Amino acid sequence: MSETVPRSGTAPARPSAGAAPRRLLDSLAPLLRDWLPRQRWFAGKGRPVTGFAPVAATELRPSSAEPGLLHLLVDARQPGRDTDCYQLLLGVRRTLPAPLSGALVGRPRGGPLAGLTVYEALHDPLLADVLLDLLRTPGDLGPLHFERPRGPAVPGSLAPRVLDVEQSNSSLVYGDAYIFKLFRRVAPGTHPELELSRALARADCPRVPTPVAWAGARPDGAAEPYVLGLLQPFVAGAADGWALALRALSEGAAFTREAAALGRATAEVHQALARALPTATLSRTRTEALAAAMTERLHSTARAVPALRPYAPALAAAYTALGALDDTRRIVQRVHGDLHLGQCLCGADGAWHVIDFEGEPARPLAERRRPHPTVRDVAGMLRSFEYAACTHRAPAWAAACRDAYCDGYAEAAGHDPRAERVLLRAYETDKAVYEVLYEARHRPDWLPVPMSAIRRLAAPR
Ligand SMILES: Nc1ncnc2c1ncn2[C@@H]1O[C@H](COP(=O)(O)OP(=O)(O)O)[C@@H](O)[C@H]1O
Ligand SMILES: O=P(O)(O)O[C@H]1O[C@H](CO)[C@@H](O[C@H]2O[C@H](CO)[C@@H](O)[C@H](O)[C@H]2O)[C@H](O)[C@H]1O
Repeated sequence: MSETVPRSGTAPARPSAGAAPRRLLDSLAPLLRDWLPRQRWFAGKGRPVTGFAPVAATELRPSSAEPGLLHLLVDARQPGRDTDCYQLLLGVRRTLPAPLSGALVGRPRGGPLAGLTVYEALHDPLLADVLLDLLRTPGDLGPLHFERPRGPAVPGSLAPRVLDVEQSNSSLVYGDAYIFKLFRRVAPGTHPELELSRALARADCPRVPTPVAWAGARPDGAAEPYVLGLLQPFVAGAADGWALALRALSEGAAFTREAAALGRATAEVHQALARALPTATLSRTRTEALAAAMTERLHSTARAVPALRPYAPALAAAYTALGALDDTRRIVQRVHGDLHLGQCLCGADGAWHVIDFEGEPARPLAERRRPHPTVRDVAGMLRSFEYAACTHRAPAWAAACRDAYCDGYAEAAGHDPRAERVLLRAYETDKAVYEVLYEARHRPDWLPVPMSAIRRLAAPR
């Protein structure tokens, strides 16, 4: 466990050594037990939190300041689940101003924070400003680390606002110029979002916003540093592909022009990733391992979601076919890993940008960093067109978008993903299975959406 030390550089707020982390967490635990599971980004929904352990605690502004700012990395224990480490940024005030009432975490009854009000710091413009200043100034702060690559300076005092969207993490927009993404469930190791967006910048890929600063931590005893968040340019005036697709559907309009452009953008990102990072061939061993991993995910999901069980044997056929592929000329490379319409932003100039390279958030970092055939991302997008169409019962709309997307991809990549029939079917099935679990955990009302794909994919052919 680390205490804070003075930060090198010109830190705006000089932190003091805080209360002992264990005592701090003990006083917060009764509040967190209730508050944490209610957060959209909480990964262990449906199971109680039975205990907390501090990983790191850093007082970025002392609790005696009005407001104080506390950074916590906390292990949350839940029965039947591996321990998850969450990142919390907590404000501390004597009284909470009315505009911040929705950010309340609670009022500790005892310990070092007794009598004070604890709340989500991201909602407090004063504390969001402190965070921006830390990101603008490279240096260490106790276990925390702030880094900025060479490049133009990031201006300070930009008006902050918390992004109010469904997301797996939390994001703060600064003056419509930058966006800071604070990862919520964190783990030691290279983070694919930082790794891939920096690699794409090196490969001169204009499709992906380049990180301008990031935060990390190396708690005592950690084998590797944790990546905690990254600041990148905000694509102002952009609409995401999901919103645009739903709008087209509600207006009875086609979306094939946009789908083809998205296909071209995906291919460009893949080409840049292949330039920037190592590629390999899809050996027989890899193919078999891939099929085995997909099969395992199918069975574990079927155990967790009973609605999937009747379809499991028919779905498994897609993985058997994958395991039997014996052409080893295929390439594997780093891919986006969780590509869907919501990850594609159409800027004011009409150009598509791709964001959120963190992969499927529920999977371990090492697994998310594995190379795959590019068809994996294509399958994700194909599923997304079907998702959108499902909300309007418009299967023909989905089919037209899926074809246009593959046409666009083929035009830019020089090879048609539809030619990889076995791979594409396996990845699409795997994605639909992932979505079944995702929806069962996060949005049970949406479960029928991936289930309709499950029925299609399991149908005899
Ligand atoms: N660079 C950006 N420019 C504009 N909006 C962005 C940018 N990055 C993210 N967003 C917005 O923030 C939302 C959440 O970002 P995302 O990276 O998908 O977070 P999460 O992984 O938590 O779901 C996106 O849906 C998009 O609306
Ligand atoms: O939070 P992330 O954007 O990283 O991704 C997770 O949440 C997504 C939903 O917000 C989820 O995507 C699924 O729903 C989308 C519509 O809301 C749809 O376009 C996608 O095709 C579908 O997979 C994603 O799977 C999950 O990882």
